[in-house]
Amino acid sequence: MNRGRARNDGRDSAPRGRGRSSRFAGRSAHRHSPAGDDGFSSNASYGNKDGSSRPGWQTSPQVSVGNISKQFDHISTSDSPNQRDCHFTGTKGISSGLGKLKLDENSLEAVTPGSTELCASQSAQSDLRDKDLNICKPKRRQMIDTELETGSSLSLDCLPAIDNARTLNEPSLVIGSGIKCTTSKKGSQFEPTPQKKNADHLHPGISDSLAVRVSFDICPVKTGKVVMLKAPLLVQNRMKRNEAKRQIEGQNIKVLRSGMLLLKSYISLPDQIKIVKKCRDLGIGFGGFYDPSYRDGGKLHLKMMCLGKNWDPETSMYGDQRPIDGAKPPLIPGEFCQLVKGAIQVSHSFLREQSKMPSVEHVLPSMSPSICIVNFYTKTGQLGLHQDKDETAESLKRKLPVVSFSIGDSAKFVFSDKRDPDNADKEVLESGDVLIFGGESRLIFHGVASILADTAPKGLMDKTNMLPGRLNLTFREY
Ligand SMILES: O=C(O)CCC(=O)C(=O)O
Ligand SMILES: [Fe+2]
Repeated sequence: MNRGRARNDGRDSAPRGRGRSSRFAGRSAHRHSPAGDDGFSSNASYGNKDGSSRPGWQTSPQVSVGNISKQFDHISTSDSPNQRDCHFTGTKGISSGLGKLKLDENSLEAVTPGSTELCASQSAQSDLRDKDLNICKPKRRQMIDTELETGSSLSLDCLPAIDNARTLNEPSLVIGSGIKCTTSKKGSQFEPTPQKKNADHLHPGISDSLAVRVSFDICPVKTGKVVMLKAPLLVQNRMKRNEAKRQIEGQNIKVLRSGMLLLKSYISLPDQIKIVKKCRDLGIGFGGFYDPSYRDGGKLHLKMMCLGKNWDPETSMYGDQRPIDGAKPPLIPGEFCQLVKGAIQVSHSFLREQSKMPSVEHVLPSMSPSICIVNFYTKTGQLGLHQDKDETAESLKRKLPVVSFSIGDSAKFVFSDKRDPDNADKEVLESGDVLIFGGESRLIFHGVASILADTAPKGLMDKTNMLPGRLNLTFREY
């Protein structure tokens, strides 16, 4: 996707020092995702002329087969029941050589994509999640017999992994076998990550040392006694103003260019909360958030995780595994895909209404997401001007849109027909906004110039405990 970063050929520019690689790599197979066939869609009343309030993603303008919030409640509130955090009570130290701990528990496989299905179906995901298990509740202590590759048998005294990882608010190492290891004063802790515990999902060529990565929790649990510091009055007032503005603006579609639409406040607050929680759960697992870098070692100024397919900033290519650690990208949650489809349908209705033409597919083609790139920007995060053009030639030829969700702090988004930051147009993307660029705007240069600190809805931050910053999800069809 040529996600803009300073290039030697000078074709990239501001914001400087970050962004995505511009190396283009051609690819062949087109994967079709059955995303959304589970009947979710969104926003029956979004953009209604009567101004009636938008019910979130529960309903669909045309299709209304299920209640996405209900489904989401079922699957998204907690970590996998199989997640554990294990105190390593043996005498061995932690090393990458421990990469093949064998744990014979139920399979943790289901979040890895199948060969054709890149969006999760509700039933597949429901199996993974236990709504009665709450991330914040301590789980029963359990013992798992663990055998090292060397043959020595060790006992792992397992504690709730998420609690510890979140409480410590420390980065934790993910060992290639799918065991997450955190270090603390208590000693080393191992946790089978939600995806899988055996090492067979690792690329055979990936060494254990490469497979050790830092995972990142976007919603860490606050430690110790919670002291609620009141935000300064100025910040409080700004938050109130922003919330009021959002409510007034409500359902509002802006056409920024042909094929480029901004759906203001499209995602309801409850749905934003669910998205954050879901991304947080996926983000701490194997294949979750990491610090991406370019081939030359330069870092992107954001945390990233890929769903459905992996996009590699080192090669600008998509693949089924993440080269740095062999992780298979988790499936895109079905609810996300439904929201995307709903946003496109709402845009179509809007365009039809505007143009009085029965078909608007040529202006904004429909798409079925098979890739989702999730970025988390802290308040210093940025992304340079770039084009998203690493999808298949077929997808690009059909000008299938990129659909982008913004959640948390607002971003100063820049876009331009050329790689020219000084003359780029600007638009503030706020929490709940959905930006779509397809058709004639499919290859528009775009980037994030800055994050506007302390602009996230207070309700979102209170309910999710998300770190200050911005979550962005971009969906594409491969
Ligand atoms: O964060 C954004 O709004 C843009 C992200 C983006 O362009 C990308 O991930 O390719
Ligand atoms: Fe992009």
